[in-house]
Amino acid sequence: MIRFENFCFGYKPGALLYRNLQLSLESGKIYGLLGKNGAGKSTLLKNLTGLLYPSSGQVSVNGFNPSGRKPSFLQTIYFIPEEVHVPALTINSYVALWAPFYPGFSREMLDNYLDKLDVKTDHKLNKLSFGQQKKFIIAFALACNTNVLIMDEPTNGLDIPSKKRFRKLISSSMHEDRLIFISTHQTRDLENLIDQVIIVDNGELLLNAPVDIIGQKLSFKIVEESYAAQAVLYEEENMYGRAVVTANIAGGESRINLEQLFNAATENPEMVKAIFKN
Ligand SMILES: Nc1ncnc2c1ncn2[C@@H]1O[C@H](COP(=O)(O)OP(=O)(O)OP(=O)(O)O)[C@@H](O)[C@H]1O
Repeated sequence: MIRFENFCFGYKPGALLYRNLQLSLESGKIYGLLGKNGAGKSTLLKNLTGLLYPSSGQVSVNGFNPSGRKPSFLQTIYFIPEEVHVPALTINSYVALWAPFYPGFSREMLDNYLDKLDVKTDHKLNKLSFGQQKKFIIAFALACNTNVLIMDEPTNGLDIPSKKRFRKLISSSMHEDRLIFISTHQTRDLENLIDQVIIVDNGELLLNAPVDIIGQKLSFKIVEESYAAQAVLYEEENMYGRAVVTANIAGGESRINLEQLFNAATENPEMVKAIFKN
């Protein structure tokens, strides 16, 4: 449903951020996109929505070339940028203006999501707090029922109960024809939500793997101080002791820690790539 083929992109001629990226994302899955600041996450998402165009190569979403920005394409995709801007309109006026662009929009679903996310509905949108505005846009995006939903840092500005409700809403709104792509630094907000992890660094794909495969290939464990049995991809001292990430040679499925996975992939990219090569 989303394909990048030999995708190259640069903001300036001669300085490519992405070089020959190959990436395929399928419906029925929630993907988590991780990367350091400036790694190119937002750039990738904007290329999916036709807000930026590839320097060379192809991007295809739902069979469309996003750069055409055709209405028939735009009605199949919803993009929530990191910074949301809402007009001085009531919810009813906003719906009257924007919902007609999305044939699958459901007012009943919107009201249900607004209720679940605890968004005040009796104010003009620009009078809501930043977190409330963000929650309104999340509720609206879900109610549009597009089969591709792309979110850049959706949990920024959400309070702790809202983050939990956000996770619940996203998983309950998932179905086999929908693809959700979430970019974030808030790895805890993605835990138990995503099906597949994508890590980008220096315009390159470091990892693209389903969480169950990651748990089979890598081991996340607490070890003795003297542990030296295996090469360690990442380690940290935390409240439980010496936490390490290693190749999983014991078999079984390890419970993954996204933050430690990200650190392992960015600190030891070659070793992680070698483990996931096959
Ligand atoms: N409009 C622009 N013009 C020129 N360079 C840009 C532009 N937007 C982003 N960049 C550069 O492209 C690189 C990738 O930026 P991008 O915003 O995609 O990163 P990101 O991974 O989303 O970062 P963050 O986690 O900080 O949001 C950065 O080096 C950034 O400075």
